[in-house]
Amino acid sequence: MSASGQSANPGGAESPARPTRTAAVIPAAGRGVRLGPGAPKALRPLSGTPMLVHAVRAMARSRSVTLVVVVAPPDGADEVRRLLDAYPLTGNTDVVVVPGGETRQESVRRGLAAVPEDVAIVLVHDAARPLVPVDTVDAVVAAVREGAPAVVPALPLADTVKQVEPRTGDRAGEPEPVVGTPERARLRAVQTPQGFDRATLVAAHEKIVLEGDGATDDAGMVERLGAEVVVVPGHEEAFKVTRPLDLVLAEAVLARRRATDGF
Ligand SMILES: Nc1ccn([C@@H]2O[C@H](COP(=O)(O)OP(=O)(O)OP(=O)(O)O)[C@@H](O)[C@H]2O)c(=O)n1
Ligand SMILES: C[C@](O)(CO)[C@H](O)COP(=O)(O)O
Repeated sequence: MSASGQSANPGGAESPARPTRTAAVIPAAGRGVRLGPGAPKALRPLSGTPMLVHAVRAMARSRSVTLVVVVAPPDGADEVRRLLDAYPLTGNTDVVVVPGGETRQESVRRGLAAVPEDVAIVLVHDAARPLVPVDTVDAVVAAVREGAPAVVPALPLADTVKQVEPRTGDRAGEPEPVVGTPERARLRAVQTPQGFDRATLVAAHEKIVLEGDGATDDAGMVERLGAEVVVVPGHEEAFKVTRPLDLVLAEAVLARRRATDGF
């Protein structure tokens, strides 16, 4: 992997009139508290290979993506650089590493600042979603290329969702009153990579920082900008490794891929 951030293929796989150089920002600076004690989540092995390496490969597998910006833990950029150097990519995708921040939002903002000006399309992809199939990545990129300023892959929900009034303070731990049941058919569980027209994503992050606000996903910031966000079909294998059981599922998916696809 080159540390230059410059690509031999600046236009990506195709050369349409509209500029489409595409980069992926991978926030990987989280601690993984919900996964339990151990190394930072992105560095934990899945089938012997760090989760982050799976995520970088998932982005590089898309022919559109010519640059990956990995956002490392704040004090861990050198270690992450060395780790990635030990797993060179086979194609022409460059990988740069920058230090992250205290929140996912801040980490993405720092990664975005490292994306060169000539990049027109930016994907933001959690290191914690290492198994996203390339077809999902390509579908997101295609929708941005076709003109959508913000695109999210998402799936319908399997569970009914209740809105509750959370208990806090002295009442924490008591049963929570239900205040509503949103119509499930209109809900979607949102995944990554989320894809953006670069200028829209930059403006969304600037606005949210100025307003001192926060959001749990990047498309949510674009919504607050008033720009259109659209959904394309997500994939079950793009699930987020969050809790210990997710590691079991990830290992099972990889074992099945090895048996059926040979990788
Ligand atoms: N300060 C942070 C926090 C999160 N992330 C990244 O954002 C993605 C999604 O976050 P999540 O799954 O919630 O990861 P963690 O914050 O590590 O998990 P937890 O909340 O359990 O600690 C992950 O790839 C994570 O590394 C990041 O780059 N910088
Ligand atoms: C971006 C995200 O993965 C979309 O589902 C999600 O919002 C990240 O949330 P987390 O609480 O940081 O895991």
